[in-house]
Amino acid sequence: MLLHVPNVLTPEQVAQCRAVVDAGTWADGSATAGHIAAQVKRNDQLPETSDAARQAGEMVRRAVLAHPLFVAAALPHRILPPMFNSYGPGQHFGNHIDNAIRVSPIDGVQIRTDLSCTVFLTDPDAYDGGELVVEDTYGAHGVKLEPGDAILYPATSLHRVEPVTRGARVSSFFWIQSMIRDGGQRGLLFELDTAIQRLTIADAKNPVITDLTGVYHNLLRQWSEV
Ligand SMILES: O=C(O)CCC(=O)C(=O)O
Ligand SMILES: [Fe+2]
Repeated sequence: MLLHVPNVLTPEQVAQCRAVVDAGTWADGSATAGHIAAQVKRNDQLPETSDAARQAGEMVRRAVLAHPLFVAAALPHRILPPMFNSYGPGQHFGNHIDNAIRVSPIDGVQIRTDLSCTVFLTDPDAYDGGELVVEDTYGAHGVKLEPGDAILYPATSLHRVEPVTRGARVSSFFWIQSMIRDGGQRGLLFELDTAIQRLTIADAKNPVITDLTGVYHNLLRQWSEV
């Protein structure tokens, strides 16, 4: 599932994040790619253990974990510390699939990458190109969002960042290990959760809400790994 998560960061938080990352020391992004992806990766990144990445990454981590839509869709178990990339004119990241297992630079814990997330930190008018293109069975989807908005997509997907031809695209990106490994099961839980939320808004006293919420939790109990 490809999900647009709006307003992960407020405009003030985007400005704060940008102030921190723009003042950081950027490095060649190919250092953190697997050797296949490194051949098609041309960007800059903040080193993941730099003060700037840690400070801004913590803001992003807190914001996504406080966002009900993100939590409902991702059902996060572990999150890798958010990283930051920048694509200027001529830079791009060709087609690739992200590594399945990554090691947290904070505590060395191995994290299975079930979901990938990009939080956009640049006004779309400030750059040309730079779409994140995610392929699924319905075709290729180009994504370019307002600053503060995020896209959540299965880490199993083939994806790329199109070349930037003007300006610079700065974003945060990170991976999530979900409590629900299987994307189909995770999608069903998200649909059930969304339906329960809609019923609650339409008819808060409906006793069926209790039954459906019970079914949700019992499925979560059966399928989750924590
Ligand atoms: O910048 C993005 O939107 C995605 C970056 C990416 O695909 C990666 O770093 O693996
Ligand atoms: Fe990627």
